[in-house]
Amino acid sequence: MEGPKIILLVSGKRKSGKDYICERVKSLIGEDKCSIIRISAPLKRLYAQQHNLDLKELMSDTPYKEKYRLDMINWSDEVRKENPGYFCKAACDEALTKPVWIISDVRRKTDISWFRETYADKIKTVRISAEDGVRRSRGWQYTEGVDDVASECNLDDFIDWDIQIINDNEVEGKNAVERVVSYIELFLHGV
Ligand SMILES: Nc1ncnc2c1ncn2[C@@H]1O[C@H](COP(=O)(O)OP(=O)(O)OP(=O)(O)O)[C@@H](O)[C@H]1O
Repeated sequence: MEGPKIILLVSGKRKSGKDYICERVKSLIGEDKCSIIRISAPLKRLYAQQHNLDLKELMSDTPYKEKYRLDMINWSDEVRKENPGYFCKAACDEALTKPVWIISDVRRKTDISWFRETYADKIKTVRISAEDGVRRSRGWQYTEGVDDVASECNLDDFIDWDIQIINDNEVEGKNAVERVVSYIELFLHGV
């Protein structure tokens, strides 16, 4: 089977609703046609392997993950210094071939550059935002060393988004999902 026809690169602050939006888009497009891919999956797996840690705990939202977060960020920065697209490539290499890929955790300009260099005009960028108060109501708490570092802020000044979404409530979320699905369908099938 040939490779993906369209690849959405989704970015947004913590608790802006990336998983929420991506999962709903996927279920409307259909499991058979759409995969959600996380760059953090191979990153965490490789980190766990190299440091002899429990991957399941590392993937979850637990104090275990928090304990290793900073070290994992530093380790992944070292890997990226050598090869900026390393984790992006690893995530794509293990993904199922489907017409639509949604990369749900794009965090850096170097991620976007790698995808554009590799997949050219199949790449579409999506930025999701939500008010800080809304993010707080979803469980976000500003944390030094997490919210003020490159992995959270590197795309704050990126402006070249194909789709920008405000996701402050259910109605906006629903509208955004419909917009993204129409965009994908148009790209796949034309008018
Ligand atoms: N439009 C919406 N309407 C109702 N609930 C929402 C909406 N968007 C997100 N949520 C809820 O807010 C919470 C956080 O959303 P989600 O996990 O998708 O955020 P995220 O950006 O993926 O977070 P993180 O960066 O921490 O992984 C979830 O409980 C989700 O169900």
